[in-house]
Amino acid sequence: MTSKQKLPCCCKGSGNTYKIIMVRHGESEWNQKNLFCGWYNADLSAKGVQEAQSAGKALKQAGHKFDLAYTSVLMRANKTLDAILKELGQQNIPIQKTWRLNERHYGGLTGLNKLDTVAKYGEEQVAIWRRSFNVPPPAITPENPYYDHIINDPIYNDGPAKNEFPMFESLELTIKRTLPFWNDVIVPQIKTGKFILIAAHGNSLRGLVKHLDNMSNEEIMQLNLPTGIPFMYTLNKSSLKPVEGGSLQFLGDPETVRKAMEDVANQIKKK
Ligand SMILES: O=C(O)[C@@H](COP(=O)(O)O)OP(=O)(O)O
Repeated sequence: MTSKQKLPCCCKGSGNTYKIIMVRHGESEWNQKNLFCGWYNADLSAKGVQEAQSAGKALKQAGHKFDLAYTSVLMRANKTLDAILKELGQQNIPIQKTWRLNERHYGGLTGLNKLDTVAKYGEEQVAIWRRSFNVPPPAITPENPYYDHIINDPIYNDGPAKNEFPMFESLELTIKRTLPFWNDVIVPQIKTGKFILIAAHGNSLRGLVKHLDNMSNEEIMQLNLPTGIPFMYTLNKSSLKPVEGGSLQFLGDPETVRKAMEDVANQIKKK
């Protein structure tokens, strides 16, 4: 996205609506290498840093001023949020980090190249692992080179507890730990009129989108979120559900967004 593109106008919401903006982090080093990442704490790639800065510039151009931000405990989302707030000159707003907004845990696929995985298990199986609602990937085992690193990472010192630490997650399981945070923490803040930015991940955000838009288990399979392109929801104040036209309003040129979504879907297709 360039700072010249037309963006929806700024406002926290008005009258009968609230607004909230979400963004998937900029491209990570593991996205760039086409590796399943999940709970591994990969850094942003140089392109990802640029995407985050561009997102910040676009939000600034649209005049958005946030009161509060939420992010996961993973640095790709944290650094994206920091870059956006820096562009906005809003580094002083409160930020809450939670493992509940983490990417889904990719289990035994963590660290595998997506195309190598297709070569081994077939495209249909990999598509099911990536996008089905309730079929989880295989569990991560101690033989996985990233097992120890993930389970002992100090970013998880504040949770989840060792006895509930996931070894894999489907989208359904991801939603089961993300939605309570949305309902119990984020929604009460939205209701006080705070304008919120969430910087998170492809699948933790797909879970929120599924909930907000009442998408079926089949419909959500088709949604691929691009890196570093913010999107806004305009919510009805009483239902906290999107008003007509208020879903998934990307702050970017529609053709660029369409192409970026297609590229995510095509990560398991041979070039
Ligand atoms: O874990 C990962 O590899 C990607 C998503 O991969 P797909 O589900 O799109 O394969 O998560 P993110 O880059 O948003 O943190």
